[in-house]
Amino acid sequence: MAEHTGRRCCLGWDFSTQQVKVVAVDAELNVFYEDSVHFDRDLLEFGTQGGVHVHEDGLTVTSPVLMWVQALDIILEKMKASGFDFSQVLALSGAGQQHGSVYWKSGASQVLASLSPDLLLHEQLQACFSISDCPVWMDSSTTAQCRQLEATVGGAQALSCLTGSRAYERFTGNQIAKLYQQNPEAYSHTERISLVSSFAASLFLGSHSPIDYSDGSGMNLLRIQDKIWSQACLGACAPHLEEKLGLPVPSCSVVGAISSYFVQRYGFPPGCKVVAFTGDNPASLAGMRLEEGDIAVSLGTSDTLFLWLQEPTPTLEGHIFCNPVDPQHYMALLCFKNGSLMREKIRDELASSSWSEFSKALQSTEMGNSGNLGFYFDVMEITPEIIGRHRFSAENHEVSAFPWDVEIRALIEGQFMAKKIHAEGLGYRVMPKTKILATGGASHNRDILQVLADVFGTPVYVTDTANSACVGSAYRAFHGLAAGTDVPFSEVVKLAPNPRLAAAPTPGASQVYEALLQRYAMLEQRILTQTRGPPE
Ligand SMILES: Nc1ncnc2c1ncn2[C@@H]1O[C@H](COP(=O)(O)OP(=O)(O)O)[C@@H](O)[C@H]1O
Ligand SMILES: O=C(CO)[C@@H](O)[C@H](O)COP(=O)(O)O
Repeated sequence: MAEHTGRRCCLGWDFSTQQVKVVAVDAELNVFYEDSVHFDRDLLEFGTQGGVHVHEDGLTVTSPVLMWVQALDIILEKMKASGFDFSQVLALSGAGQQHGSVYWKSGASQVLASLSPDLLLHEQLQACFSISDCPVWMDSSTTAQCRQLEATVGGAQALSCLTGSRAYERFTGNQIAKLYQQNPEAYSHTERISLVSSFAASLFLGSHSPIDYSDGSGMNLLRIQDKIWSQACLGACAPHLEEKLGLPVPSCSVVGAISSYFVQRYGFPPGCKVVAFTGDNPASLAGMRLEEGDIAVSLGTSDTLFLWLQEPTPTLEGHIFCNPVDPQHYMALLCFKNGSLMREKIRDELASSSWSEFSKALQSTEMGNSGNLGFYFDVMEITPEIIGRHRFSAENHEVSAFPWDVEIRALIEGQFMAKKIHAEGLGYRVMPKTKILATGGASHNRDILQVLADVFGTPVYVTDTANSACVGSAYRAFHGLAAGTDVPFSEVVKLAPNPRLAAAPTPGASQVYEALLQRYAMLEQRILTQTRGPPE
């Protein structure tokens, strides 16, 4: 018998850019089961790279919706084959890569409600989508729609005050506007638009799941203060949008019981609750049990940096989302598109495709890289909007190449200096008791975390699993079970294992990076001025 038989638990799912992952967490908050399906490796027939298709224009980026459905089938079948005891699952929740959208064709709700347990999900949902390739967060093809949306509500700052962000290309409202303008027929045949998170919840529910406030904040459509759709924004994007989105709900809502499909095919108990799914970054905030004053750095496909906020302070850079675990509060987030895939590219070019070779370069070079600085943005960056590779010598002269080990250190130092500078731009200051909580695939790399600790001058902690979005989803499922009794999230997760120290700042690091950070900020501004003219 498998070791995980008969343990009452909650499941946490993550539909992220490169894979679908799951964890099972027991009542003592121990993770006792983890699994994943990797799109590029395990679903070759979809031909994705890094989980996505980059189109010919270099701006449009999509993922096949049926790939996500099939990944869920595969992972559930793997769990069944391993003897996983689904009858003990009290509740489940999940996360999705943020901003991506799924378009359910008219009639899909009937199909969802009457699935046969004899067939896999992807066999039955083939005809349920009006768009087979979903726009995802890496898309940057909607600049025209962004400008139109900002103009409608009185400018970028006005939109930020309303929805928590100025218009961003990847934000769902702008993606919906583009779809409506370019393919009005598909739009009119769409009965429901989901985020990746609420789409995944819908599969478990057997009906359309509502969008939660926190992931809904990444659409440029939700009024983050009163938590209702902005009629002005909806109207600027597409007609009849409110009915296609449904009403948003608090992130800790129980959205229903699991559908009979899962009861009959896998043996889930009929009372198993589905707690609203949310964005992967909000779910990570829950998984890391982030506290006010801490900084979370997620090193997944994207790099993100996020903070807990009491009050929203929307600006022209970064995003404010509704907080996923406390409806009175908020979170601030910065997203960097050139994260793991950029690191992988440099690793493949210079370190024989090996993370241990990559680490050797970090170990053999000095903090501060003898003054050499680099910017590595093979795709148009979000924070800041720069493309290309730019290298500078200690004298601020642009140079065309660095030795391989200097290049690797310049990449990692540059990525973390950008995070510190832009976090400070949001008003964030490192305090004596500040700690960084790191998560995501690259947080397995101790040498990368050492650079993070040195650049920020702050200790870096990790949790036992780098899958904090999954773990956070399982914690949120427990919270959803208890929330009827108004228990705060912190109470529900108080037994969870504490994060452990992974890297402490090297003595002398602050002095080295103080001057370098100023140069990095100055050079970033120089590149921006060269590419788009002086600031207004
Ligand atoms: N030892 C390592 N050092 C650096 N990066 C790593 C290491 N192991 C995995 N990664 C990176 O982690 C990334 C995947 O992170 P993950 O958080 O699982 O992504 P996502 O949730 O977006 O699918 C990979 O693209 C890979 O580059
Ligand atoms: O666009 C954002 C956040 O605004 C990204 O962080 C996506 O949410 C993708 O997440 P990962 O798959 O990289 O975790």
